[in-house]
This record gives sequence, structure tokens and C-alpha cells, in this order.
Amino acid sequence: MKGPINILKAVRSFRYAGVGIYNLFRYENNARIHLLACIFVVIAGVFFDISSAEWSLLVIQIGLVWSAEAVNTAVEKLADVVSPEYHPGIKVVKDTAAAAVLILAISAVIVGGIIFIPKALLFF
Ligand SMILES: Nc1ncnc2c1ncn2[C@@H]1O[C@H](COP(=O)(O)OP(=O)(O)OP(=O)(O)O)[C@@H](O)[C@H]1O
Repeated sequence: MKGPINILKAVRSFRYAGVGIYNLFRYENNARIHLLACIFVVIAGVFFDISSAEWSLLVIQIGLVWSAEAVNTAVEKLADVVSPEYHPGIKVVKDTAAAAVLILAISAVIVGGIIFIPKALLFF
């Protein structure tokens, strides 16, 4: 009998999403670059002893960039199945999905600069 919440189905969905995260960082070059940048940011955050509010902002930025990267990768994979050959419409779709990642990456760099540049200037 189906209850209001199907726990097994939810656990299965988590597992599929986990596989998606693994594939993202295992096979996608850009996702690996973002992971590397994230490791540097965490090291800098610990080094400069940033506040809870600053950590929260960085975690939001990292989550946004990774999520956009995941959606961009999903769009690329879908586009490759739908149209393996060159298609001007697919170019617009892929370029626009990539733009979403770039926009969020730029905002993450700006937030990182606002947090770290004053601390770095004081330190050096
Ligand atoms: N089928 C296609 N039709 C038109 N343009 C395409 C097509 N495939 C790729 N492109 C163009 O090439 C760019 C790169 O696409 P690609 O799918 O290779 O993405 P990528 O960022 O190199 O990711 P990955 O290396 O993970 O596949 C797209 O942004 C788009 O401009």
C-alpha cells in the first residue's frame, strides 16, 4: 500500500542523484576545475579565519556554480542524444546553458574578491 511518503523511493532518488554527482566530477573537466577552485577557497577561508556569514556566502556560491554545472552538463548530454550532428539551434541551447555557469562563476569570483581581498591586503 502506498503511504503519503514513499521512503524507499526517496532513498533511490538520492542514490541516482549521488551517481550524477560522481559522474559530474569523474568525467567533466569544467566540474573538476570548479572542485579545485572550491578546495583553494576552503583553504583560504580556514587560513584567513573568515566568519560564519562569510562561510555561508561562499557555500551558497559554490552550490550555485556546481548546480549550474550539473544542469549545463545534463543539457549538453541531452542535446548530444537529440542532435549528434551540428545544428544551429543546438549551438544556441548549449551556449546559453554554458552562459548560466559563467554568470554564476563570475558572481562567485566577485563574492570571493569582496571577502578575501581586504583580508589579503591587511595580511601582506
Ligand atoms: N551538435 C552541435 N550543434 C551545434 N553546436 C554544437 C554542437 N555540439 C557542440 N556545439 C558547440 O560547441 C560548444 C561546446 O560543446 P560541447 O558539447 O563540446 O561542450 P563542452 O563545454 O566542450 O563540454 P564537454 O567537453 O563536456 O562535452 C557548444 O557550446 C556549442 O557552441
